[in-house]
Amino acid sequence: MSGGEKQTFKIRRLDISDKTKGYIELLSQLTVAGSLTDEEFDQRFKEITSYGDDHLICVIEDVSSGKIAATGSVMIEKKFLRNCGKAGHIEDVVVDTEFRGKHLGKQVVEFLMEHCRAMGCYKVMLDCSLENKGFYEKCGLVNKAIQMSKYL
Ligand SMILES: CC(=O)SCCNC(=O)CCNC(=O)[C@H](O)C(C)(C)COP(=O)(O)OP(=O)(O)OC[C@H]1O[C@@H](n2cnc3c(N)ncnc32)[C@H](O)[C@@H]1OP(=O)(O)O
Repeated sequence: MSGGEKQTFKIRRLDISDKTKGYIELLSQLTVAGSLTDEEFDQRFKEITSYGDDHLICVIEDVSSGKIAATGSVMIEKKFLRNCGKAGHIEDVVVDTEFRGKHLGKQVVEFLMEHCRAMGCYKVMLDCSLENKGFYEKCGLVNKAIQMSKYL
């Protein structure tokens, strides 16, 4: 971007056309995304879309370049506990290295938490590395437990 040009960012839901805007390359900055074909992407997009508001993927687009600058997702878990309560699980938050430090990560997390609030969730949770603890604290979360996992 040339000097003086103002960056404008737009936050919205993932669109099927975002594969051509660097969405998969952005996910690769988080972990292995794999080399998805267009068919595989379209199929998974349709599957996720069929869950409606129970699975939301949000992106922030840099409007001037048309590049996806940040993303994150949330899944709504429906419980029997807490009088059939709901809980939100935030996953896959990543900001392109070019755009870090501009509060885009925080905007993504706030957007996802607002969705959880609107869906009637009583809590939002996520797993993260110790490195990112400070970031999520800035987003208003607090450390509650340890993560346990097993790769299958
Ligand atoms: C549930 C999950 O998905 S965990 C995976 C998290 N993602 C990754 O690790 C991928 C690689 N990292 C990234 O993509 C980014 O560095 C992110 C998402 C962690 C942060 O995104 P950014 O847009 O750079 O952060 P943002 O600018 O919104 O920071 C918000 C605040 O947190 C602070 N902050 C950002 N990162 C960190 C950190 N690692 N530790 C402590 N504070 C931090 C910022 O200084 C800022 O503070 P301020 O409000 O006082 O100015």
